[in-house]
Amino acid sequence: MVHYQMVFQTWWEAKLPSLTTKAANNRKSRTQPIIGSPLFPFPVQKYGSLVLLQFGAIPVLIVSSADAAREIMRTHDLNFAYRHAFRVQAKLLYNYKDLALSPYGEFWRQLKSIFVLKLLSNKMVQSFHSIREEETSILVKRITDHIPSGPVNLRNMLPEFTNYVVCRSACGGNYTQSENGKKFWDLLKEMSELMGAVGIPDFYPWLSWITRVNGLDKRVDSFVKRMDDFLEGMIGERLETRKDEQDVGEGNRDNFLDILIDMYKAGNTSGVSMDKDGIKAMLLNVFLAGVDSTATVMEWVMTELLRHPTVMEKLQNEIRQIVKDKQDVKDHDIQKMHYLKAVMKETLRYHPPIPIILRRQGTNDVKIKGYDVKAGTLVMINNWAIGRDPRFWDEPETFQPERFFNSSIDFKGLDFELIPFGGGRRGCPGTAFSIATIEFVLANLLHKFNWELPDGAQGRDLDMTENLMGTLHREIPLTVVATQIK
Ligand code: HEM
Repeated sequence: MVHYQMVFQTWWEAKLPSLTTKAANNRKSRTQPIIGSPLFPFPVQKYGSLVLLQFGAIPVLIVSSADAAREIMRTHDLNFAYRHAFRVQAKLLYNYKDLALSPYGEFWRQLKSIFVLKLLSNKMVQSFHSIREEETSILVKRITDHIPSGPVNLRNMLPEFTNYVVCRSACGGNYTQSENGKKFWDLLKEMSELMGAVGIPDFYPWLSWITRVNGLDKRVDSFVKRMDDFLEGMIGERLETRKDEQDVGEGNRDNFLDILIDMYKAGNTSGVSMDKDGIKAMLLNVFLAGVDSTATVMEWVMTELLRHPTVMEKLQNEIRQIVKDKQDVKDHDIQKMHYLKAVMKETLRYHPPIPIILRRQGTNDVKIKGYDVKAGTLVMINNWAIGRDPRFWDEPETFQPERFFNSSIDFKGLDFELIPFGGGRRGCPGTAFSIATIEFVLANLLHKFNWELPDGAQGRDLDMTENLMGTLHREIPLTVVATQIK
């Protein structure tokens, strides 16, 4: 029986958001797992899997069970296909010209089909294998060069790696290690911080003067101008130097920017109205959604492998048996690595980088699990709690990749017990891209190096505190000792 509690609280009365959770550390002492989430510490056992809060003017429904998520993302998917955008986010993303924030409708459908069919199609993801290979070699070299000077800080290296992979796929080769690349990276980091700015006017629109007085509006406006100047320069330069589509051949573009510029130049004849702001918003979507989330998963996988040496050994054995005496792991080797795939699923279950998925209900009132939910309700799907729900997962607090053997459960958005990439119409279009990147680099890192914690520390001593800053990552960066395999 699902309990449905009406908890009316004002925004500041709610215990929100305690951005850092020490819950993971306390877990050891618990006999009964308590499911809350880093953002919403409402144990399911106490409050039920549907909790309704009132944040100022906005009713907010927190959903913490696979059953209810299924009703939202499948049964009523059309009604919940709206994304809630906070004011700062909308400003930063060209007022809904991007895919992630654009309201559900014809324009969103066009953008989604560009993402799914053109930018991130399976063919495109495969075609990026040379980027994955080259950037992985650079990362391996950086780690190798670093070995004599001591432990490696993966928090520094992994996001830089994913940024380069995303950057080359999105913009072509010029924006990685160059001066412009560095400038873009700094701008993106600043933007990620600003994306988390949720102000009182988001919940109390009549208090919109507050962000004028406290300087937030000014900071955001100045940032928007700097980012826009940068992107304008990038597009202008590409327009001058690029070859026309007929010269490279239709379908032969190797990066998102050129594909988007082709659409912009084709005008409405391509069936999509893409203007320059649309190009910029789409590019920003790719960076904001793709870089940090992908690096966060890699850091969690390495953390869990260090905490579970037998899992690490089993995975390294699998990789080394498949690769044999070849120098490098290749894309086609990955398909044979079943244990690696189980480790990926288990990590995404236990550490979803986006622990809360934001949706907004459309114009109809609906019933979820028999309870009335009013039009316009902001829905937060508590993906983190769903992945640890003891009603579905045996020993949910144990990291156990073997649970996925002989199980058809996958993270592609059809099994609502495991939704790190969301599901339904608004599900993540970057799943294949990020999985291909993570599996490839991990297989190589585990093939080429052995890994330990510094100073003889044991995996069980690792501090597992989580911190939500854009994505849910380790509070303390993971520092490791790498030893190269001869
Ligand atoms: C491990 C990596 C990633 C994770 C965990 C992740 C997770 C998610 C989640 C949970 C959503 C919301 C889905 C929903 O509402 O049902 C989402 C949406 C989205 N993701 Fe990802 N993502 C990842 C990588 C990427 C990458 C690499 C890209 C692009 C290159 C990307 C682009 C997007 C976009 C554009 C949306 C909005 C889709 C829409 O509103 O229709 N993501 N992602």
